[in-house]
Amino acid sequence: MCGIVGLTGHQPVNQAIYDALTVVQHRGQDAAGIMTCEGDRLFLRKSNGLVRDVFAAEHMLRLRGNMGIGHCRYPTAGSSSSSEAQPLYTNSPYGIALAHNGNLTNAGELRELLYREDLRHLNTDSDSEILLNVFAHELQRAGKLKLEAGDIFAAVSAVHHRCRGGYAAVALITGYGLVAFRDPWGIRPLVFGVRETEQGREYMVASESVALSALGFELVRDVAPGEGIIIDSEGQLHTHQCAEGPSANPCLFEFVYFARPDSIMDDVSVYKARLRMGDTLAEKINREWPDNDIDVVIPIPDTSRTAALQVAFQLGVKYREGFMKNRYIGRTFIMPGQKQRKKSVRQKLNAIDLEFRGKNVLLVDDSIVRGTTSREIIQMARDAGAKNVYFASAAPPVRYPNVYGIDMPTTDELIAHGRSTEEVCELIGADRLFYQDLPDLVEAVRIGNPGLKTFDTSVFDGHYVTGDVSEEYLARLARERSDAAKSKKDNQYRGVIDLHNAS
Ligand SMILES: O=P(O)(O)OC[C@H]1O[C@H](OP(=O)(O)OP(=O)(O)O)[C@H](O)[C@@H]1O
Ligand SMILES: NC(=O)CC[C@H](N)C(=O)O
Ligand SMILES: [Mg+2]
Repeated sequence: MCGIVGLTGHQPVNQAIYDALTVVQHRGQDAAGIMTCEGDRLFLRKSNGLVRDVFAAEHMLRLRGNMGIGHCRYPTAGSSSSSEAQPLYTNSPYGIALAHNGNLTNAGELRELLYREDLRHLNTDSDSEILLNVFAHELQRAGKLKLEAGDIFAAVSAVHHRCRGGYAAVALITGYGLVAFRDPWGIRPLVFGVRETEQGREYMVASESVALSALGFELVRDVAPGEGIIIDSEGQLHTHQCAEGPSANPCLFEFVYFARPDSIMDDVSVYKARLRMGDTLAEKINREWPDNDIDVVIPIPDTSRTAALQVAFQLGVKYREGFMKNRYIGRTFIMPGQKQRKKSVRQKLNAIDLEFRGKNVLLVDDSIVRGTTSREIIQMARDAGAKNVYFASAAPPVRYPNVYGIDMPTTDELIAHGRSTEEVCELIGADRLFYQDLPDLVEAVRIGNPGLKTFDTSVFDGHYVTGDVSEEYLARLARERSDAAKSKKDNQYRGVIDLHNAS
């Protein structure tokens, strides 16, 4: 679930983009990159690692210009090679750089067409390189030396015609400006904001509003599903609906886990949505187990804290931070391999025994996906002396793969796939397990913006809003994205020819 940012200002943007990337770091920990533009030159630095590790002072100095884009990556396609870190670049036409959050579901077909009909070369297996080249090819059709906003919007419309899946993108076109667009289903989030300075107005586009507020930008609004926005080199904003029949289907998992609680997405406060998830989860526990013997509610840091607080409040029991989180370990779910994920849970969380000893504890997490965290944590609670360990998930059972930008490609790895709540409860070693009901989760988010009618609920109910996800596609995805296939690919691409990239 990568993080993307784009900025145009009246002074160098390198530091501001860096700062914004640190704010969306929770969306992707594998690689980071910044591309800036000064005149007709683009400057790039990207590599594997966290934002703080990728950019040294000498790299920052070379990232010149008042306009730029940035990306932090959590791979969902291709390999983890640094050559697939973003932004990606193509020289023709004009010189274009692009950063993408999401995943294309028709990447295979587009790859073939780009090669056979559009005569474009792809140097990686990244679907984002495909998106970039489709956009570039459609811009080329304008056949103009001097682009106008209408030409760019026409290219974005053509991207919508050709591409399927989830995509929120920011791009730079040398000599023209910054472009951003969002898929017509509105699956992936994208917002833009403005900051007034003495030299004039500055614009910023980002995956999450928290990046805007951290940099002193005021949130203007979400980029609408299917909409394109341009900030030209004169600093003028142009917006246009580029899709026919767009609809909003924001990814529910953003609200459950991915987004930071202090973000506003599609006009919904993620924080408030998580509080409401806690309310309905507590209602369910009270309904199913009115005479429960829960002594204490303990969250599994970090993400579940907001919902857990409300569960405790509604159940009328104590809320205690029984697990301490090592602040230097990132998110485990978005780590690339199961071995690393498993090891990191114990490195990341440690129990405070006195909160567990002799007690009936209710552990609350935002979700149970592979069951890596819950299994380890329940054992840790028992080791710390808990009498009974109950578990509650603020999300319903995750039973289906994600194809729109979350690396959950196979049903095999999902602990709840084909299993009842009782079976999952036994597998994770809990004494009792409660899952949020899907209608309650939808409502917890929707109350924030009643205008939202539908959501991407695919991981919970197997319904894919783009309507193109076949059994065959899912089988191929599972083969290509297994841990073994990924590590084979990573080795194969280690030495790939890359753009000149300051090291
Ligand atoms: O069932 P699993 O496959 O373990 O996945 C679910 C867990 O992973 C996430 O935590 P993560 O450590 O990524 O991040 P957090 O610190 O934001 O909670 C999520 O919050 C759950 O705790
Ligand atoms: N999580 C994402 O948004 C991934 C973007 C893109 N599909 C990649 O793998 O780089
Ligand atoms: Mg967690």
